[in-house]
Amino acid sequence: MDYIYNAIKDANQISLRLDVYIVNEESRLAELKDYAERLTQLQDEFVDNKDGWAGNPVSVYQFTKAYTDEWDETFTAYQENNQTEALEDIQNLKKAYMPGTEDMDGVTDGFARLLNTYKISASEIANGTVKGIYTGEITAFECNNIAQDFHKREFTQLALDWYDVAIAKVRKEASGIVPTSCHNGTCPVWSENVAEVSIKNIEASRSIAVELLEKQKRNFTIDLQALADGYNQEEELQESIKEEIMDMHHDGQIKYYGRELVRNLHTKQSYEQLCRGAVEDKLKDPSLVCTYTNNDNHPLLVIQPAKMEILSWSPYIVIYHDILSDSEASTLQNLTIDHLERAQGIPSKPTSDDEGMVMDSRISRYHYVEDDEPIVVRMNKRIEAITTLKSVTPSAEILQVGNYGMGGQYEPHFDWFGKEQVDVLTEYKANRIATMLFYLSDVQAGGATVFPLIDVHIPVKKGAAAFWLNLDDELEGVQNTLHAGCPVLFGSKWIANKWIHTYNQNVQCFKQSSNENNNTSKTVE
Ligand SMILES: O=C(O)CCC(=O)C(=O)O
Ligand SMILES: [Fe+2]
Repeated sequence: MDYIYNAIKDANQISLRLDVYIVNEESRLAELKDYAERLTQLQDEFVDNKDGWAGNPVSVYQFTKAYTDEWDETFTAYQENNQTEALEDIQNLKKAYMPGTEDMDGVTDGFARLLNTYKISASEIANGTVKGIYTGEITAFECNNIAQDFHKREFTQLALDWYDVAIAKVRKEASGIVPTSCHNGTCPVWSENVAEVSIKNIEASRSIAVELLEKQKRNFTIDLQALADGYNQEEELQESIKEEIMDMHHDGQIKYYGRELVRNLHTKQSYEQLCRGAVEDKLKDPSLVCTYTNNDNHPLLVIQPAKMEILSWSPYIVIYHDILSDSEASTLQNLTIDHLERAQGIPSKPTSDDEGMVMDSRISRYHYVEDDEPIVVRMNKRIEAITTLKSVTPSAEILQVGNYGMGGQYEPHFDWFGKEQVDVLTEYKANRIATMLFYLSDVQAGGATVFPLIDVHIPVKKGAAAFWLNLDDELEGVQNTLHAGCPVLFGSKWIANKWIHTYNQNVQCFKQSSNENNNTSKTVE
């Protein structure tokens, strides 16, 4: 999905080359056509003037010439100009830069994720809007394609919804109501018969999907157990999620089974609810305020103190507003855009050669920027000024810049390492005491960072940074720091992560100074 921004440039190259290929191919064929016409003409002359023609030396010459030299010339030229290489080039370009089948699967999954998370109905999209943003009405044919793709990926309930919309659309289009997007384009004109045949075909696929859904329902307990086994959390949480879902199943409250069930369980309902921003603003703790901090007159903060919004005291979560300028955000994007790689997650029980693995739960691309890059030098100084924590290696990890495209997300996870991970993965056996998450872009919709266990919701705001403590006083990981990056509905989300470690840090000094800030900071009106 995020490949799309680069792919658009290459797509233009490919379509230009394809145009040239077609023009050449048409002229190659035109020459063959001229020759074929000449043969027909000779044949006609022969039929019209049978005996005279055969005795006419000029005709005999023409006939013989046409089937010998002219034949050879025409076919040699036709075969020589065959453009096999040009076609191969175009196909290689496509292979190198354009989406492949696995991307189509990824797009289908991302699309399903958006529809489920943001509760967007099939008919809403089919009629051309998503959350009030115009996306263009789509045809019955396209609705059926979407249904088929969801079906293939076993998003069965979604497939059913889309088959229904496709059938309704065929009826509409057959009665002469074509989508607005079709007025100038090429869209199907349905005769009643064609419409009936199409509806029958769609209904046939639909009934296969109905059977699949029944089968998925029967497999419910097995899916649930498999999910619980793979769940990367404390035993207690697994059990509670399982029980909650089991009750919902018995009460007939579950709409999605199979892959959709697994996803909905895994992300837990509160995550998605928070993503929708549907959680009522809880009665806020009156001590949670907006303040400025200059961190005890730190030289970098005297003239421009950091604008700080406290979201939670325990775990400690704050937002620093306007901590990066637009040009700094662009610099980080420009430094990484050509090097982004698909993000990897780290398994909960890693082995020493586990570098990480591509996971469905983390759909984004990322690249690291070294500590000696001037912009990072500035950022690290700023982080240290604000938090008192050292932000260069080996007290912290190097800056990770990440990008999420449509449907891109990072499902609930902890930034701190579990015991087994600390031992295997970190050089100094140090854990991530704090996270500073910079937002390098705005997004039109979606993409918020959420803490589902404590109902904290941080919208993506260019130039701001979220900062939180991952460990408690005993340097143990805090469960309530479970957090997620919601799926991006519209736009492209850019972030930068600075993970600060316990190694060579005066943690107590940090704690003290954040408490002093709390006492001395002034409230912003
Ligand atoms: O994208 C987000 O909002 C969260 C990212 C995150 O949690 C991470 O990269 O560890
Ligand atoms: Fe995270």
